[in-house]
Amino acid sequence: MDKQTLMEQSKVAREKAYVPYSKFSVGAALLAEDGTVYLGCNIENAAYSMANCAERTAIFKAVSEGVKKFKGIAIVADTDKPCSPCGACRQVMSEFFAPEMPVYLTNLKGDVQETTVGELLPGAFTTEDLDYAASKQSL
Ligand SMILES: O=c1ccn([C@H]2C[C@H](O)[C@@H](CO)O2)c(=O)[nH]1
Ligand SMILES: [Zn+2]
Repeated sequence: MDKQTLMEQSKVAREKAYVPYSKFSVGAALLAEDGTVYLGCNIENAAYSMANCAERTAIFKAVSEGVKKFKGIAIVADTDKPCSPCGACRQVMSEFFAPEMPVYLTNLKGDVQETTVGELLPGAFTTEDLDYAASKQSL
């Protein structure tokens, strides 16, 4: 699948956004290694802080189906510049995406910023940070 199709799929995902509070719809389309596309939208809640972003919805859908290898993700919102993922999503992306995997940030005007999670979150906290403390624990 080419990046143009993935970006179109992110717009399809955006149509499902549940955003009665912010009215800010976001869509994500996550391409798995086997070619399957997982769509995600943001899902808000009356308890505002419970909102789940489009990116994490797509990632959690895939991982909950046993899929953890990905080739790319497209993210879209109606923003002036290509939509920038929040810090929580960058951290979750860094758990599952190779640092150099393409991330296509887009908007409805068709602007595209091609980046990677390595660029979006340099110095991410990873499982390697946990390993050091774990290695010192006695049995
Ligand atoms: O990259 C982003 C940024 C924000 N949101 C959502 C969270 C909330 O529902 C709304 C406004 O912050 O947009 C996303 O889904 N992805
Ligand atoms: Zn987010």
